[in-house]
Amino acid sequence: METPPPAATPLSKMQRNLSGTPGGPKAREEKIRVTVRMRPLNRKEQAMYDLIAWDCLDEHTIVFKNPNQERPAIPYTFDKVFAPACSTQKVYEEGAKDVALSALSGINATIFAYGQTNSGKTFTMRGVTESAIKDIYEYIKNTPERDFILRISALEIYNETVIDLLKRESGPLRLLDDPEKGTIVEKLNEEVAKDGQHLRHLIGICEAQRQVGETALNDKSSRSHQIIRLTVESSLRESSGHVKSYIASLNFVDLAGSERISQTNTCGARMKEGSHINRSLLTLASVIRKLSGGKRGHIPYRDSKLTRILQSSLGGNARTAIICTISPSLSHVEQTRNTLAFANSAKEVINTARVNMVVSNKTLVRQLQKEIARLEGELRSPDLSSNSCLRSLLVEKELKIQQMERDMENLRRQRDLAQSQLDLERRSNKVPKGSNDYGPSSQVVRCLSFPEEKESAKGKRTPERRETVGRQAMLKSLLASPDPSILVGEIRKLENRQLQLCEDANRALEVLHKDFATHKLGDQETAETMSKVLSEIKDLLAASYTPEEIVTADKADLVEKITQLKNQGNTIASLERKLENVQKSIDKLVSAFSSDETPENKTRLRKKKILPFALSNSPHMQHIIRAPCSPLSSTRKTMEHEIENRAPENNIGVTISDTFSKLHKDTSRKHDESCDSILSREGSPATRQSKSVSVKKIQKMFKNAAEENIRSFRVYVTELKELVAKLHYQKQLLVCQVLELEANKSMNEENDTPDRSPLPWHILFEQQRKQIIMLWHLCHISLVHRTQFYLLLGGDPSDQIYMEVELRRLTWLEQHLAELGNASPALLGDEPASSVSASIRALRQEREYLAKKVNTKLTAEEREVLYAKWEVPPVGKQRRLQLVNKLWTDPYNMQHVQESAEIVAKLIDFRVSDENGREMIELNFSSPFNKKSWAGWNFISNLLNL
Ligand SMILES: Nc1ncnc2c1ncn2[C@@H]1O[C@H](COP(=O)(O)OP(=O)(O)OP(=O)(O)O)[C@@H](O)[C@H]1O
Repeated sequence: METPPPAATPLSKMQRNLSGTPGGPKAREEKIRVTVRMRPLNRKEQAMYDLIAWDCLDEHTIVFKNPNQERPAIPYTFDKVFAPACSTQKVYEEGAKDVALSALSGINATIFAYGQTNSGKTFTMRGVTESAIKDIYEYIKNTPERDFILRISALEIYNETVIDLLKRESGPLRLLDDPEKGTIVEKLNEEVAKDGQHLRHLIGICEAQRQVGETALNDKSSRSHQIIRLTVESSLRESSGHVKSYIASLNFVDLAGSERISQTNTCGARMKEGSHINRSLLTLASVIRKLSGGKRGHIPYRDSKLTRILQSSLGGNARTAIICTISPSLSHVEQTRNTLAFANSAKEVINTARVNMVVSNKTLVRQLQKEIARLEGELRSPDLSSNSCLRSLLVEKELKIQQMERDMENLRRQRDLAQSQLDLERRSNKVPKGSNDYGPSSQVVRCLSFPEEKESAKGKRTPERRETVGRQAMLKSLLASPDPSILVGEIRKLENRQLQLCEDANRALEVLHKDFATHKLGDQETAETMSKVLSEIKDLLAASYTPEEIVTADKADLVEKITQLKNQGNTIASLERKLENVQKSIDKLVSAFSSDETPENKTRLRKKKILPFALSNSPHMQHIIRAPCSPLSSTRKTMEHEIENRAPENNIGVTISDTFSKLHKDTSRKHDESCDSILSREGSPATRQSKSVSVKKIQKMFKNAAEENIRSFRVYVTELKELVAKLHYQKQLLVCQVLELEANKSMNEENDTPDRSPLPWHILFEQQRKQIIMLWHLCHISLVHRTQFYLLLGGDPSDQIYMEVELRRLTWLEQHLAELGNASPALLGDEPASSVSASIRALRQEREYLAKKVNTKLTAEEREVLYAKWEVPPVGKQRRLQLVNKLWTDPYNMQHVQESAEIVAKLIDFRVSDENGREMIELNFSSPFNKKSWAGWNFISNLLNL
């Protein structure tokens, strides 16, 4: 690419190339070019015998002529100083030409004139624009290998209103912020210039349209800031085989002049114009001052339309030249000093000019092909020093591939083993010939098997975790095994755990119930709910208790077992519903407590204060104080005893009881201490006043303790719910396995063909999707990820690979989290494993984030419909968060899932687009609305080495 002819003057004092993208445009830092032009004394000034107050010492320096000669004046230096005799052509050549012609090589450029009114800005800018147009067309003529398109637009800023100078009838125009282009003027008319003459004609129109008025200083004073913008687009002709196209804007800015009302003798409209002009010039000066100070704090670009529009030219990516025009006269010396001070600041401002290159797709492909060829060449090259990094990467990848091959081999061996076991079984059961040659369904094994890489972590296992790991190893071998009797045994164990869980829940509820009954907490309805739930759980316990052991696993047994399991699923679901009810009751209680500060309550409290003795002497006092402090006093011992005697294999039960007991202990300790101190104070001789205060404190403490109990129970109920969900999921997987084996068996009996036909895709898709949804829930996966995945993958055959990958990742992750300390936060004790807690935290943050979006993304009407549908109370705090907290919480309910996904999609502006959606799922695990990745899912991707 040829560059425009260089300017005759040297470039600004400081220039530095910045490295750009390889093969891409370079960025260059350079200071704004600042020149000063002094006009001759005009007729009026001459007539008044005004004196010339400034001396141009040389081409770069100007100094105030000091008539007193007491102190030498400080000279000002600039890129150029043009004395009154200098022609405008010289000013252009040496002050603006190279900046103007940058636009031809794709760099945005701005030339503007700054100075007091009547100092010669318009006079100078007209000449500069004319010369630049001449040069541009000259350049176009001398560059036949390129095609050029020139477009022109023009605006004025008059009294802070933007007007289109080519289409005045459009009225005031708005400024918009574009993330790529910066500030743009909405609906600004743009005309293509056919040639130089046409362009000059259009500029003539703009000038004629501009606001001009008469002041004492200037007959034709510009009352607005004018910006003429030429957009130059150029590309090499097809035949040349070159690749680049450029696009750049060249702005000619003629500012209105700063003025002193005393000197311009303005009033009325002129005065108003003057104040607008001065205000925007003040903002321009303050932007320049801040930029020149090198401080990158707040730059007040937005304080005026002028600075907003010129933002990219002031410390941005354009090349900029400022011509400061001054009057030589002594009567304007203060104004000239201001202009020179502005010029002094402006010369320190640094821009980072960039080439705006437009590359066509065809060109891009060609460039990429070249880049690939170059990289391939580097790889082949024996010179290790130049590409050692690439080589080591290659070696690393190769090692990974080898490891994966070994893993595959291992899996193949496992499959063969399973197959031979199945053969053995078939032979022993005398299965007819031609039966299924395969082991357990590949998709079930795939869902339930574990990657080999976990082997490496085995050495680090602690004795406490040995049992969990042992169980998982057992489960692993079990899943590879086709023997249904083992599966049934495993299911039996799950049932036992479920039973224990029910017992735990029952005990907790009893305690809660007692507390509520004893201290009359909550309303009648809550008390009824509690006793109802209690009796239902008792029924549940009785119903699920099946004493006899299943030892055989023949077909009849299996069918019966599966039916039983399905029923169990229902009971689990009903247990969940009941827990949900308990949760609701607790929520009600909490809200009742939090609204305790009602005026009525306050009055009640006041009344109580009047009768302190009656209350403190009450026989229930001790009980009232102690009860909230030790909610489990009646049942705690029994529970502890039971926990101690429980079989060690029941780790889930132990952990839950531990948590529960711990919760209780913490509460108990804290409040026992406070209560003791209060009681001792009660016993000491005290005034009526102090007793009244104590009672108030006791009441407050009682309330706090009760609230804490309720909170503890709420946590506990949540934990129970999670555990139930987890057990249910494990059971589902096992049921799946059993069903699969069963189906295989019956198929083998009926069918003599050796080939096993796979499940139709739509059925398999539904199954996999359900599993994925459950795993998302268990692993606390980001709601945005769930939504995108759910909405993007609708069951198309091409979705298969994404489903499999997701399922595999999540299965592995779930197991990994379980190994770390179980996926449920309830089971983690005081210090949850960082991965789990990070995921939960991230999910909570994500919900908070989404809640903030509710008001902006949904109309008031839509919100109200949703609040009603999702049972968010009409009055209450944080309704948005309440709504979002209900989304994606029920992995069993497909309608809930669908509706949750739709709401989240709306909140994040997500629309299903086939073009890049899948890549997003495949490659992007960070939240699209936040560049900071989610701790939870990001951690997951780290775990998976993605
Ligand atoms: N270098 C110069 N040589 C000769 N005449 C000049 C020169 N500069 C300006 N003038 C004359 O001075 C007068 C004022 O110039 P001009 O209108 O360009 O000032 P301005 O700074 O644009 O004023 P305003 O801010 O009020 O619009 C004009 O008559 C113009 O012809």
